[in-house]
Amino acid sequence: MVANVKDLPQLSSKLEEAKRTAAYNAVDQNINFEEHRIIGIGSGSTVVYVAERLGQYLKDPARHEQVANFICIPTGFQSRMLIKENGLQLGSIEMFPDIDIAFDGADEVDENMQLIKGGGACLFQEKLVSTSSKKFIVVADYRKKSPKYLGTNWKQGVPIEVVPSAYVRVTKDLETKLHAKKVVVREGTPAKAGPVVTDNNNFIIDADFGEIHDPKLLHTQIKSLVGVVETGLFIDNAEIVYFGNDDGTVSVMNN
Ligand SMILES: O=C(CO)[C@H](O)[C@H](O)COP(=O)(O)O
Repeated sequence: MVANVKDLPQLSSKLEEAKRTAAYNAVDQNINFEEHRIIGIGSGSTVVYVAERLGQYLKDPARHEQVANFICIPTGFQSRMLIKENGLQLGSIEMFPDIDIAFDGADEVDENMQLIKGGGACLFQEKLVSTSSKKFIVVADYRKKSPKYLGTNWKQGVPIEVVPSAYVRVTKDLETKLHAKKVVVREGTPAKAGPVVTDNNNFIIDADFGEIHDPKLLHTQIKSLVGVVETGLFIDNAEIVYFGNDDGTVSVMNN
């Protein structure tokens, strides 16, 4: 039997416990062991607990056979490692383009469940997996819930994955055509001199637009710039969001 969420050992901080509570509840309440087989696993520090929970079910004799048959589709290098470390079966989106359910974190979630993602620079593969999934579940801690508009809590800007040779052109277009307040090519310092290179060998630009009142329109405008591979605005994609609160409770947002 896997441990009940209420009976878990303490972690190093309330924040870590909030992430774990969100993730464990999301898995427990949404995985259908009989029907689900292809599972998307996102990136970041909260989804770590999604993989951990699935790993616990794998060790549970009552669920072992079903979970051993799950094929987990990663959104990048980190999530590939998470899948392997928890003993789960790794698959690729090329082999399994139709995903039953996917779990991922978010950098900010607004009241309409529109998301900013890409703080960990995995946004293209995250969007590929989440939009290939019948059900996309977001797991996040309390800091990610926006009071109203995207861009309120997440001040770093909208992450945008761009083809490296186009970064100057895209930077100019974001400033002049879309009037971004601040545009920064994400650097890997101190671990790496120069731009962060994504798992797809692209660069990431963070473009600050302040409060985003129409994320759908902004996504379309950014996406139309030559050189943009994908934006970190995830529009009409999430079905349920689990927020772990700092008092140990979970808030659930859904359509
Ligand atoms: O979009 C992401 C990576 O590109 C992450 O899901 C997002 O940054 C949330 O991460 P965390 O769970 O560590 O807060």
